[in-house]
Amino acid sequence: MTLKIGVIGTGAIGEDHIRRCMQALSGAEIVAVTDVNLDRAREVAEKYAPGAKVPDDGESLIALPEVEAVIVTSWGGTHARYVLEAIRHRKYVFCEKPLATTAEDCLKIVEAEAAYGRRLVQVGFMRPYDTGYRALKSLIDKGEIGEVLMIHAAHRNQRVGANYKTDMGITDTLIHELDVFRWMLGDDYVSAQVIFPRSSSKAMAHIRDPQIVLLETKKGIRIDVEIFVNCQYGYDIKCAVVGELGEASLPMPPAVELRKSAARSTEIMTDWKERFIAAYDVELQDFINGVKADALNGATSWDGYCASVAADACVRAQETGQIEKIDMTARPSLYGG
Ligand SMILES: NC(=O)C1=CN([C@@H]2O[C@H](COP(=O)(O)OP(=O)(O)OC[C@H]3O[C@@H](n4cnc5c(N)ncnc54)[C@H](O)[C@@H]3O)[C@@H](O)[C@H]2O)C=CC1
Ligand SMILES: O=C1[C@@H](O)[C@H](O)[C@@H](O)[C@H](O)[C@H]1O
Repeated sequence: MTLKIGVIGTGAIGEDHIRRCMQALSGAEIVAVTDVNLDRAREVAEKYAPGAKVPDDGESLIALPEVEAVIVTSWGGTHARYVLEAIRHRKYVFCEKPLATTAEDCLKIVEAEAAYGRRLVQVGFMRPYDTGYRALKSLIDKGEIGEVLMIHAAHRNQRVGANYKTDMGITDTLIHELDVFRWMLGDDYVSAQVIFPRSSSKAMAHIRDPQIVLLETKKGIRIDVEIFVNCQYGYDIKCAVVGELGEASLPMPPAVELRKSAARSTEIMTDWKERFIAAYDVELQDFINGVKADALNGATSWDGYCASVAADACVRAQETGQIEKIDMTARPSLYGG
């Protein structure tokens, strides 16, 4: 059986996921796409899914009887309403990160799904599908570096667009680390603080960039993450985990080492689409397989909620400059509570 999918939001990652479903993965086809910019939706449909319908809005797409599952790749602030609508229609939904831009909205999704009693939602946190992070977690789980004490991480984008705001450094960018470290450590956060170094003159005047986020977990692990979204030189994701017996670092993507003109160099990617291309493929294939088996595997609504609770605290910490507490509600039984 071929899973019939509708996609809401045909921007950068929406287009890429449509291409992925139609050309790289198996067992699914895109039967409908939409975007607030309908011309853009038609253009992307023509390119990758010529037979797809282009309804006027996301709600109409979700209601189409032929749409069996939904992919939400619109702007973060619009995710919650589409995910809730998909749950209302009892349709599986893959929602790109963040699940919602506030913990309050994530909780509405958790409650709606828990009330239904079965998983319908997978959140697009792809790093747990990345071979580098998987290798790092496996090594930690085997006890190779002993108990984890600290993580030093960096999330650098070459540059961001004019619509990017300082809080998006948290809700849009750091949210990946907030999820992947919970998964890697099997731990939750208890507090957050944000420190702003001198701002880069290469960043637009309306944003503060870089920023350093300091997190503490229940086990007492301390994590520092540098968010620097106008670093100029490339897309660079770094993560060093320090334990009682040693340090383990996220491997860099393979790159040819070039020796030329009395210098040795390896290329650094510039585009997130390329850096995690294999992880996106495996993640979305897992969603397709999970829907068909009636058993989703990837990040849950609860994971989306936990990342957002921590993100909310970080956004508060950006404003107050203080250490902000991170408190979560009780975990519903659907998510192992
Ligand atoms: N997992 C990952 O690594 C990545 C995830 N993302 C996430 O994917 C989402 C989209 O990001 P991009 O594709 O980079 O943004 P984008 O701006 O390129 O595309 C978003 C599209 O959604 C459309 N849109 C906005 N509101 C809408 C609405 N209410 N209904 C229908 N369409 C609407 C816009 O017109 C635009 O075409 C964001 O939540 C972002 O955080 C983005 C990049 C990478
Ligand atoms: O998810 C992503 C973007 O939305 C976000 O804006 C970037 O900072 C991240 O590196 C990328 O992975």
